[in-house]
Amino acid sequence: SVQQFGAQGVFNVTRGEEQLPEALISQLSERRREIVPLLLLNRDEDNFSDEPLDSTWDTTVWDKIARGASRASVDGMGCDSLVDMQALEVLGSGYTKLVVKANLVGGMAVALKLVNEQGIDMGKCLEEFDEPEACRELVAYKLKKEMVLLKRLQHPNVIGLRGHCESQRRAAGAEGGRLAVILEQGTPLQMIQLLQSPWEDRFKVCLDLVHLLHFLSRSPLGSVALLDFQPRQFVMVSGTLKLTDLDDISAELTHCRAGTDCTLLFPQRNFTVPCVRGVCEGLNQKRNMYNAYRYFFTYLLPHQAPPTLTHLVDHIMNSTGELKGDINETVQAFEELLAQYQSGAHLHNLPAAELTDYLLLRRVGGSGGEYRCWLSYSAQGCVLSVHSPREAAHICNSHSQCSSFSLTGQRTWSGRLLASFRSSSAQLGPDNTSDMYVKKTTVSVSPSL
Ligand SMILES: Nc1ncnc2c1ncn2[C@@H]1O[C@H](COP(=O)(O)OP(=O)(O)OP(=O)(O)O)[C@@H](O)[C@H]1O
Repeated sequence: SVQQFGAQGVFNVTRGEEQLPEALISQLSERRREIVPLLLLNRDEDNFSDEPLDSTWDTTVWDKIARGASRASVDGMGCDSLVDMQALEVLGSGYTKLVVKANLVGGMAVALKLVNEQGIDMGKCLEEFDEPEACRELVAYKLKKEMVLLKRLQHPNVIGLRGHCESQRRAAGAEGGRLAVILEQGTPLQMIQLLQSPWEDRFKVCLDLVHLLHFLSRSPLGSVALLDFQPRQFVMVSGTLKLTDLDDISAELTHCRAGTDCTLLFPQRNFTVPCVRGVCEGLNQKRNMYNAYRYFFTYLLPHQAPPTLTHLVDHIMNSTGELKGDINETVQAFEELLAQYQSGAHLHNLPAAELTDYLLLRRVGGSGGEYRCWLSYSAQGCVLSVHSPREAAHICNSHSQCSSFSLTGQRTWSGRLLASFRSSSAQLGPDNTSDMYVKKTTVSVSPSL
């Protein structure tokens, strides 16, 4: 761009697109072209591909997107929503994008996705062309593609699109083409933290992932593969796993002449899927499933699974790790595991007599006497999820420090009860929200009760 000196100091005046290096023009055009098929799903967009893909193209695209928005009744927020927003803080960044946290006027918390000026994508383009504005525009196409995909692939396990704000392209004296995509806010997935979470929460992440893969296997775009499948492409929103990085996905079919053309290559394993009527059958779906196995299930599922459910967990590990079943069978296996876990049927073998070792004190709570236990829901004390008082009694009996436990009616996502376990130094007192079970051998009920 040409540097000019004016009353407001130095600013950039953008050159017309035709003056940019040819290689950069062709990359811009290629990025625009990538978005076209994603927009061509509605009948009213039949003739869209005939339009020239020059710099006026954006207006047409955003028109289409805005019209899509009114139909889908999402993406309602625009630049106005970002006026006077507060408390920007970086949530994450990658090769292409920077994600910041913003509190909008009215208190709504959102995530803004922007071009990462310090990212690898931007760096490469600048190194090659030294055209900051055009490079930003080139990188912003990945954000635009992601926006279109977020609209096409709406699902509870895909991050919600709230809107977008784009500064006027190439306005005189201003840097144009700055784009902020407004998303629901999540927290980046922390694998280390997840590994230290209760099995139930780790199972939920895997269950959410399976539901997402099921949707992607038959999405409005066809069967979609996540090409860059890593935990960092996901965030958690109120305990639900959501996919947030969609710029690197493919809905393409792989054509073949024989099964040998349909090989999935992974670092440790290769798989071949059948070639059916010239197309590799289920290739995208299987690629996603094996990635789910190697990045998620192996770490999250077997460790500390309820002993009586390990046969179901083993079955899932085996069928996904060997790609034996399809995604429908995998969803079924997960649902079966969930149903068993929720029903408590797996606990029938627990000794029935254990609960009789405890005295039930209704509307009594405890304070003090906290001790820490592995995979607790609370960092201070021992809080675990249980199916019933009977299971809690079994757990209490297995902890040497435990002499009582209380149930407050608080439940986990799957409906199990949260139980707080305490040692004999706990003080008991009236509490309308809690029932206390005290080991009869240690009972010393205070006179106030
Ligand atoms: N809605 C969100 N809420 C909170 N954090 C988010 C959100 N979306 C993304 N992030 C965080 O920002 C990071 C970067 O986002 P994203 O993955 O879209 O960028 P990218 O440049 O495509 O990354 P990569 O180099 O991994 O492909 C993510 O890894 C995630 O931790």
